[in-house]
Amino acid sequence: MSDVLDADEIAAELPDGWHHDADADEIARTFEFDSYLEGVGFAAGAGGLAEEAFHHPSMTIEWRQVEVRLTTHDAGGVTGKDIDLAERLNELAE
Ligand SMILES: C[C@H](O)[C@H](O)[C@H]1CNC2=NC(N)=NC(=O)C2=N1
Repeated sequence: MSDVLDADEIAAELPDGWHHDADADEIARTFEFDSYLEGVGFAAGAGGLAEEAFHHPSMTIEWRQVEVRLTTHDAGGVTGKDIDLAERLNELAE
């Protein structure tokens, strides 16, 4: 079981571009792209990383942007699993 991080720990570990939605108990980032299909491709790649980690984000694909939201349902809050996947998603988007 992963340990839930408190707000200070989340703030200290948040990868670039991500913010802590304390009300939703999630971390989130909206990735922006030059085209809708680039966003779709990113989401597909993110799905692959999610399956690899067996840790799955919520993703909303919109015009030239994808909002990604992460929390660890099994733990009831944000854990290191969310931070780790967020970092990998940042690398994917580079
Ligand atoms: C049974 C449970 O759903 C699985 O262990 C995995 C699947 N993907 C998951 N994804 C996320 N975001 N949180 C989880 O707790 C989680 N659990």
